[in-house]
Amino acid sequence: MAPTTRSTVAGPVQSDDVQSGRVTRGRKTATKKVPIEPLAKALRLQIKESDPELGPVCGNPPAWSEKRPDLCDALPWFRATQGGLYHLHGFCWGFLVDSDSGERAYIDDEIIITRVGGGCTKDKDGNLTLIRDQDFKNVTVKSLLNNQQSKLPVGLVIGSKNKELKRKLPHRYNVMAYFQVTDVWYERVGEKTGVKVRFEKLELSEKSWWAALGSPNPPSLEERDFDTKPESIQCLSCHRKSPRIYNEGWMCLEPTCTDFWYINQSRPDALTFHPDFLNTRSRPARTIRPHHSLIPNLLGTISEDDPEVSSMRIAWKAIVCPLCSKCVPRMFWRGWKCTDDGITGPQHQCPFQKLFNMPPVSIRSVVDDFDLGPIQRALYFNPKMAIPEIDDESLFPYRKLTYRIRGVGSITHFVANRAINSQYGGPNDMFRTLQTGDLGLRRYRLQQSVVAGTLTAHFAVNFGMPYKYVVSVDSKGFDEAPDPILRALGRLTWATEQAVSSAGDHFLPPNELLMLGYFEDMKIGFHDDGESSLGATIATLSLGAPSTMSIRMKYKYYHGLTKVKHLVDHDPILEGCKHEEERLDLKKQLDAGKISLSHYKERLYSLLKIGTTAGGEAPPRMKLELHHGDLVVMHGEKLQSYFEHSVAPENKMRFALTARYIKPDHVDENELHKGRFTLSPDQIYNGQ
Ligand SMILES: O=C(O)CCC(=O)C(=O)O
Ligand SMILES: [Fe+2]
Repeated sequence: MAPTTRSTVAGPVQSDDVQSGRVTRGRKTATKKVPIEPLAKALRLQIKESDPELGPVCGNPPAWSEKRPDLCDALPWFRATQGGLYHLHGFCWGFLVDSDSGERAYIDDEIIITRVGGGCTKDKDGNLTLIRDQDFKNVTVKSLLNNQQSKLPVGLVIGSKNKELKRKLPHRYNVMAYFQVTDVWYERVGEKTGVKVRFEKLELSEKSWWAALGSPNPPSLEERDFDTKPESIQCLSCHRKSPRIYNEGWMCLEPTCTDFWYINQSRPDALTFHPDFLNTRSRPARTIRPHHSLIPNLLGTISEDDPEVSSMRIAWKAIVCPLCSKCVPRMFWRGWKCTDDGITGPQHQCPFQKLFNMPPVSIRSVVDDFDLGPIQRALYFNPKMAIPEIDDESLFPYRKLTYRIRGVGSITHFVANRAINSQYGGPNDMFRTLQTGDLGLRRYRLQQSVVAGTLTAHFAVNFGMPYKYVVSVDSKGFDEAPDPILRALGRLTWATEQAVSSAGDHFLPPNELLMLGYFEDMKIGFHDDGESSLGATIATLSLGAPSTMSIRMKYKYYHGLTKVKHLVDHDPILEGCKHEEERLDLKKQLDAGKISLSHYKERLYSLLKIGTTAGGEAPPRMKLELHHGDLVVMHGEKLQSYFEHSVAPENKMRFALTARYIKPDHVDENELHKGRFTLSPDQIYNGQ
């Protein structure tokens, strides 16, 4: 027999069957009944305010993490890096029980009762307060109702900020088990209507790891009472049935009913859960099964010798360590290492690692052209974007395209071709040899990100002078750099010189090289390379899969306002910015002394504020198609101050080698030697 499911939330996903709340006081069997959670204990848990001595749990979670992004990367059923509930395609797949479980939240070894997110805001003390009524139209509520109706279990995770369990949790995030949704109902919360959910552990024959250390084992399935159910009573006003959930009395739980949330015509004060409601257990049914494994066995599906799989999207997901159950992200080019994640610290000494052999991916497998590249690339320019000056003569066999942004800087694209790429030691050779050695490529955690601990979606390694880009990367001296890195440096030095001298500026040879590596679906998001320690010129060599580089104006220069709606100091009023003409006109009036500074600011503010009501990011000004062997030079400090760029490869396996000049006075004296190098004659490049 399938367990009885109950729901008192009205809505389209509710059929009469599931909302009936039948009291199935069926035939009593002769087996001994063991109370699952004695009432006294249940009540004690509800009333105890704070317990300084948190007791230990009896076991270990089957997966855990100190960082949310690692957890979500490892579990297909909990991919939401924010919020408590992960839903997709109308179902809830994973649920986090952490600090904000709401009033009357309840946890024991098998039952969890918690509020459902949404419609809340944080008050001045950081507590969540409901500001909107919740109903079945809320996607999170709807998804839980769908789970209940479809009998789809939900994976639960408990966070160490949870206050109800009152046990010391081993990690920040701890996977609990699969649970079924048995009840979803409405409560009155202040002046609003909120939604509560009751989860019941699916596998009742196993002791929960979060049970108290030394606590008795749960009763066996044969000994259990599957007959206790809360009483179900029909409302005299709305004729709907609601279960008796609370000790203090029965209430109609239909929020549209005039009797909703009244016990004998009065609003209840303090409420506690009725033991029948807490002690109800669903009879196990073999048809109630989760979609995913609670702990995926990704490693079991991957061979370290498979040349195809090592750089596929699935192979840069996090794994669950088979030794210690930690969620381990793919931090390293060659694979996973359980220690050295930049978080767990020296006390975490798990020796587990899984490294791919990584035979090199051929250029054939990442480039779609019949010929592995054209004789001379034909170029089409989208008229909506900036159109470059084309120079096919001066740097033949390259085509040199220059995009100039007046008063800002220039971007020079050196377009390679088949002949350039197949030269000895050229891009084809570099692409292969860069894959064979372990250059120390790894992913780093972003220093600033919406979700703490987020990793870059690309691998990085730095050679030469130390340089901080979106993250801080250790630098290896050029004396440790392998031949293809120095060859790349030779090409980048040449390209930098060409671009800088045609702009009529002083050339400074690069002394630092950042190499990025991209697997399938990796990218670098919008950023600038405009640190004070950097010179004004940045050159990049692309190898492997083609990619698109997008360049756009930064938000604040495009809108003239920051995201928190402050006027930009010294607005450069760039070509193509929003309200360009009006902004220029106001500036002209200010410069001519026709309006005062405060009047200027006032008028500017009202102009821009209206304009930014739907203020998204600036559209891309340029899109450059970067192919294997191409070089790009960005020149001009203001280009980095006012614009930002992103690069998205189209296929697996791409490298970007970016060389810059780091001002030596910004580098620690002990590290200056790292930037010194001498190229051998065949590492020096002259464009031929
Ligand atoms: O992948 C690329 O081509 C760009 C790399 C980049 O923007 C950087 O290293 O700062
Ligand atoms: Fe960059």
